[in-house]
Amino acid sequence: MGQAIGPCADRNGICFLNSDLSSGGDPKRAARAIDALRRGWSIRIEHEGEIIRIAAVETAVSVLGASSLLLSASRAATLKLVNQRAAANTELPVRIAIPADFDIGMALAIADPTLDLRYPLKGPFLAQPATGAPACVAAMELARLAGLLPAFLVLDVDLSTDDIVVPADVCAFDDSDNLQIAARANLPVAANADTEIVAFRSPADSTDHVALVIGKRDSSPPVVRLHSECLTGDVLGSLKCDCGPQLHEALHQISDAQWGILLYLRQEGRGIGLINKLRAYALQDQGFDTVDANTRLGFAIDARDFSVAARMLDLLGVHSVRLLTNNPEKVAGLQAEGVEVCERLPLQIASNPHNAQYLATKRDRTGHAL
Ligand SMILES: Nc1nc2c(ncn2[C@@H]2O[C@H](COP(=O)(O)OP(=O)(O)OP(=O)(O)O)[C@@H](O)[C@H]2O)c(=O)[nH]1
Ligand SMILES: [Zn+2]
Repeated sequence: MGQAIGPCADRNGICFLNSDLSSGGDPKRAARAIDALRRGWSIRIEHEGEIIRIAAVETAVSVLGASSLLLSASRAATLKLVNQRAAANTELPVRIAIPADFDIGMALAIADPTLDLRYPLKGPFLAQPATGAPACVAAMELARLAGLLPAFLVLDVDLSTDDIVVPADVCAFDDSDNLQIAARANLPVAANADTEIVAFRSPADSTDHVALVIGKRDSSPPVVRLHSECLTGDVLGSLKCDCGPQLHEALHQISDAQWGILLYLRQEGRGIGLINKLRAYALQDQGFDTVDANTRLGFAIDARDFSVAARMLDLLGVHSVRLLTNNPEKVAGLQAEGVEVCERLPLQIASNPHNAQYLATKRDRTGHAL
């Protein structure tokens, strides 16, 4: 199976660089940094006394004050940085000196793989010696959380009052420990009128997940489906994936069982967000499969973390489930969080000419039982 290059191969890349970083962070600072990056404002990341000041290439208005570019390891590999192996650990984000006549258009062409066919002649670029790895990995994770391309202008550090963040803040950001039930109400749905919707909120993260509790609860393990959001498939009827039909089939299968729960997880694009997923689609239009498209953008093949699903089930008082999925990572992810998966139930959907390749890639490269 192909693997993403670098710490992005694991969505908790920052935390595995140094396990001390995974506790004690302040999610508020990460939230402010994410907001600033989306608005095109610079932020500072501090680690052990060293500070880097960065702005996202995608939202920056100018390259004024930029001294280098910070790119994901996989983007650096695509750009064929001649000395990457010597100058930097190939697993880590890479800094390159900014080329002559540099402007924001050129920065975007370097940052965005979907523009490679339009601007094929870039470089040669040289990787700079690696420094400040935890801060650089934290920057990559902030880009994912902000739904931005993982590419930054590294700016001169000045006396600015930019928001400051430390890697541990980023680790703390989507921690589901403090998730709570915020609202619940009856919601008759087409598959079953006897359904309740339960909404969850975490003070750390602005994403609201929901559960549909279907049918009459009893003491048997419920049929449970973890469904990750797919705007294009769930709402717009996209034929490129199997999400929409899987969502409806799951609701019917749960309804046919005694009782069950559908968790609708706001993990669009397997955790990279809508805009980056659409960039992955643009790369698929150029011939890359779903796995290589994610990697080429600089993200993990699958950036989801199912601990939030385990916490939702816990809040619903469910500790043992019959899981509707073809994805072994979902089974392992729930079990790792202490949920007993007493049975895996397949969820097979007939393919169409537009998603046959996508389904084959799931089977051949990400281990789905299809
Ligand atoms: N990055 C990316 N995400 C995609 C692509 N196609 C679909 N998705 C996302 O993939 C997710 C599909 O999730 P699920 O159906 O819950 O999970 P699964 O991994 O297919 O596993 P199953 O339980 O077997 O269906 C959704 O978040 C979609 O938005 C793609 O080409 N690229
Ligand atoms: Zn989909």
